[in-house]
Amino acid sequence: MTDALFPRLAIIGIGLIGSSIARAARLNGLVDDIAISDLSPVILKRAEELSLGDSYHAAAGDAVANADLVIACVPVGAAEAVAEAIAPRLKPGAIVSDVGSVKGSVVRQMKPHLPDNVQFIPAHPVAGTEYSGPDAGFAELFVNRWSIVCPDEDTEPGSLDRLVAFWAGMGANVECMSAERHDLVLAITSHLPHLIAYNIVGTAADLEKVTESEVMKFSAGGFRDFTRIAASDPTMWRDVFLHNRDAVLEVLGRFQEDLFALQRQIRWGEGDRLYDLFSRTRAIRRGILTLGQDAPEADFGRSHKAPSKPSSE
Ligand SMILES: NC(=O)C1=CN([C@@H]2O[C@H](COP(=O)(O)OP(=O)(O)OC[C@H]3O[C@@H](n4cnc5c(N)ncnc54)[C@H](O)[C@@H]3O)[C@@H](O)[C@H]2O)C=CC1
Ligand SMILES: O=C(O)C(=O)Cc1ccc(O)cc1
Repeated sequence: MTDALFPRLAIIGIGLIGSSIARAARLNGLVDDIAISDLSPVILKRAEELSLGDSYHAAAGDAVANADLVIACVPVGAAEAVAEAIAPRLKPGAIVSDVGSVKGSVVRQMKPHLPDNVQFIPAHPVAGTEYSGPDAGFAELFVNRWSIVCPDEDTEPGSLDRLVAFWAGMGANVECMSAERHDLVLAITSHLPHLIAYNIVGTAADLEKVTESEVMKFSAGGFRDFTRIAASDPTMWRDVFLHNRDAVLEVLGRFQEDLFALQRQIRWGEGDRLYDLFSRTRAIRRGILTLGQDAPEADFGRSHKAPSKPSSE
């Protein structure tokens, strides 16, 4: 017998998030044994060099055999491939979860492939950095950050409690909501800000020709925060936008309307209206800081030091 919450954990995809879970689950005594799989032989070998797990498997199916908790930590566009690969080898009673930044699409991709004798409960730690790969992960990534868990009508309360305890055991604050609600909330709080960052850095890069490199040279202010976000993993973010298309287009439409309003206010010298908006947004920022879920610097999330060995950037 063991005291661990989940005796055997299988992690499919050992990048930033997968490796952070491996480190945090071990550090906090939540698991006894960690089986790791990754599509990339280079990444799998690196995970072994870093001693992130107890066994390493080229085939995801081999990693999940006998696992009590399986977490897919892959780009959301790879969720279906993972479900197909693991489905025949899952242990009856196992909990299958994920960490994808989009939830509705992951449910649609994975759930139909999984047998009825496992519990599929998607999750999303709202914690990360602009870096990727197993060198970039760290055990404290989830401490005092939100992790959103998305149960549905098939979720057994006991299984939900164990998954919530797992995230809480890694230091996260856990909230449950539907996959649909998750996708709308994250579209405005995370996906749209990333899209804006990608766009503004792209626009600035184009303007370099006009400004003779002065945009990049003087990028110490707000623009610098955007460049951090815009350095995020291209595969991951391509998948986020393709898989949360409807919610992102919905909030993007609202954003464009508000931007047009600002354009008019500047054109017509409506300083009072600009001042009102900027006062409201300042109060929102101060409210976020009071909630204690953000770093005091002016970025969208948390800066973290570059990994000593960039892996999949
Ligand atoms: N990077 C971040 O800040 C955050 C990312 N997420 C989500 O976590 C997931 C993983 O993101 P990261 O760890 O940042 O990415 P990453 O790029 O660091 O790691 C992903 C790993 O998955 C592997 N992989 C890809 N397809 C696979 C497949 N079919 N089978 C097995 N392995 C496969 C890749 O080789 C790579 O090692 C994504 O769904 C992302 O949306 C969630 C919260 C924060
Ligand atoms: O690095 C940042 O600022 C982030 O916003 C990290 C992040 C990226 C994707 C997520 O789904 C959650 C968190």
